[in-house]
Formats: sequence, structure tokens, C-alpha cells
Amino acid sequence: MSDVTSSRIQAGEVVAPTLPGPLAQPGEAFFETDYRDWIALLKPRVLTLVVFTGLIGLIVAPGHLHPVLAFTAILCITVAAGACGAINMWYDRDIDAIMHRTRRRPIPAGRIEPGAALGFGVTLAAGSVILMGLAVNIPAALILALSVCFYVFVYTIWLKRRTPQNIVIGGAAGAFPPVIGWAAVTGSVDLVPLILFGMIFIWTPPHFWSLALWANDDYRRAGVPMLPVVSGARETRRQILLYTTVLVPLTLAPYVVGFSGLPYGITAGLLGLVFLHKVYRVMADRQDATGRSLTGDKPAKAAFKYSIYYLFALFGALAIDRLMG
Ligand code: HEM
Ligand SMILES: CC(C)=CCC/C(C)=C/CC/C(C)=C/COP(=O)(O)OP(=O)(O)O
Repeated sequence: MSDVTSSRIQAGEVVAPTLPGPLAQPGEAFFETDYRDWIALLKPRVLTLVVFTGLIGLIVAPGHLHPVLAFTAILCITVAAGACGAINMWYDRDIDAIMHRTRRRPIPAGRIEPGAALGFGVTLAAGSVILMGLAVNIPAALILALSVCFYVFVYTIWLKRRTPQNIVIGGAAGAFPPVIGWAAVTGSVDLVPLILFGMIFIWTPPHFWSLALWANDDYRRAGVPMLPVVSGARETRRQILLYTTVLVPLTLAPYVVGFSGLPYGITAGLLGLVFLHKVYRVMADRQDATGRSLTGDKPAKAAFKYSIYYLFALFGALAIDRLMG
């Protein structure tokens, strides 16, 4: 990527995209869009877990919601979270063009015009909040709007390029879905959805930093102050261990407060022990004097992958426990 692009990267600065996109070939039609590009803007793979946790919040909430309204609520969470992805890709198009992991995305690759992506994201976000408010209830719509604002303004625009605590604070956006699912059924929020929020909130740093340990060069090149870039690999490993150590007892809280039965408690404990073991292996990874992995960050890659299965399994176990109990 050209120096021109990288020298423009400053906290919160939005710049015009480099035209044509890095992957556009000479003579190739620019903005040759396909429906898959619009889907890619929604970050569909990440959405799976966001939507799953929202669905579990809805399933475990006390009360009944008509299936059509339940479907509408999940649809609104899905579309709003996807819209956040599109707005994030619009704002981050300069750094996405620099990072290997993201440079093939539709905007930096020149397949979608930035303004169109922004319009798409804003329309979907507003539409899903309005639909949630009209069809389901106002509290669920307000929390949905709050999570969109958190992801777009707090995480993407304010914190991502300013502080290594970006994902700790901004990551709260991704912790809202079970609260929204719960509120869709009950019209309110109480202790249990707050515990579920806390679980995802504390899970996010080990999830992301175990990836950032090996995606480090991308972030450094793009000037994004992720923890391994700013504080090094050793400190990042320490923070991963710290958050995971807090997370595992927290996941027992649904059992401790009497919301779930022992099967969930045991499952959460076992899943947590495996997570701690994976994180221990990240700590014990062979390193050079600077803390850089000598094994190609194999343990960190394994911990990242496990973090995703872990959250699926944890929320799945909670729902099964409630439905069987
Ligand atoms: C600010 C907080 C977070 C950051 C910075 C973050 C970042 C990332 C990154 C960079 C990836 C790599 C793959 C990709 O580019 O798609 C990823 C994967 C993933 N994340 Fe996160 N994440 C965060 C929070 C969450 C939350 C809250 C969830 C859901 C509850 C989640 C679910 C996933 C899933 C399911 C994947 C795997 C996607 C795949 O299979 O490619 N993430 N995350
Ligand atoms: C409305 C609602 C329920 C919102 C949910 C928000 C949401 C999708 C949270 C997940 C967080 C996430 C994928 C961050 C990616 O960071 P990044 O965007 O910096 O990643 P990148 O480097 O891949 O662009």
C-alpha cells in the first residue's frame, strides 16, 4: 500500500478512498458490484455468534413472544448488527486497504462505492431500530439503537484508533444482543441479561487479543493502537489470562443466582477450564526476548478459535438447561 495512504492515518480521520481499489485491474470496470459484496459488508461470519447470543437471550427470557414477533426481533438484531459492519467498513476503508486481512473487502477492493456502503448501513440500521420499536417493543428498540451507537460512535469512530482499550470499552456493543433478546420478550432488563452482557463483555478481550497477537503486523502497518502493538506480546498474553480468569467464574453466575441448573453450571465450568488451559498454553508459548512467538503463534490461534466455539457452547448450554429444567 502506498505511503500516501499510510501517512494519512490519524486518529478518527476519514479520508477519501484511494481510487481505483488495490485489486482493480487496469481497464476493469470500477464498482462492478455483485450481491455478495453487499452481504460481505454485513460481516456475516461474525454475525452468526452475535445473532446466536441474541436468540439465546430471547429463548431464556421468562414469558412468551409470538413466533412472528420473535422472528422479527432476531431479524432486527441481525440487520442492525450487519449494518454496523457496513458503517464500520465505510469509516475504516483507509485502514482496511492497508491490512492484508481486510484489503479484499468490497470498498478497498473498489467493488462498492463508499457513499453507497454508508447509505446502505444507515438505512438498514435505522430501519431495523424502527421496525423493532413498531413491531416488538420500545425498550428493545432503544437498546438496539444504543448498541448501534456504541459500535459506530464509541468503538469505530472514537476509540479504535486512539487507545488499546478500544475493544474493552467499545466491545460492549457486541455484548448487547442477549439483553435485546431478553427485552424483546419482557419489555425490561434485569439481573440475568446483565450477567449475560457481562459474560460477552469480559469474553471479548481474550477473544480479540488472541487474534491480535498474530494479526499484529497488520495493525501496526495501519497505525491502529491494538494492545500487542502498543504494549507488546508479553503484556497482551498477561491481559488475556487476566480477563479469562475473571470470565470463568462469571459464567457460573447464572447457576449461582438460581437461574440455571447444575448441568449448565458443570458445562460452564468445564468449558471454562478448557479455555484457561488454552490461555495457559498461550502464556507458555516459546518466545524470543521481545515476547514474540517462536511457534508462529500456534497457541494463540488455537485460543482464538476456541473462544468462538466456547461462547456458542456456553450460550447453547444455558438455553438447553433452561428448556430441559
Ligand atoms: C470489539 C470487539 C471485537 C473485535 C475487535 C473482534 C474482532 C474480530 C476479528 C478481527 C475477527 C477475524 C475474522 C474477521 O475478520 O471476520 C473476528 C472473528 C470473529 N468474531 Fe470477533 N471481534 C469482536 C467481538 C466479537 C463479538 C462480540 C462476537 C460475537 C458475540 C464476535 C464473534 C466473532 C466470530 C464468530 C468470529 C469468526 C468469524 C469467522 O469465522 O471468520 N466477535 N473477530
Ligand atoms: C446492533 C448490534 C447488536 C451490534 C453488534 C455489534 C457487533 C457486530 C459487534 C461485534 C464486534 C466486532 C465484530 C468487532 C470487529 O471489530 P472491527 O470492526 O474493528 O473489525 P475489522 O478489523 O474486521 O474491521
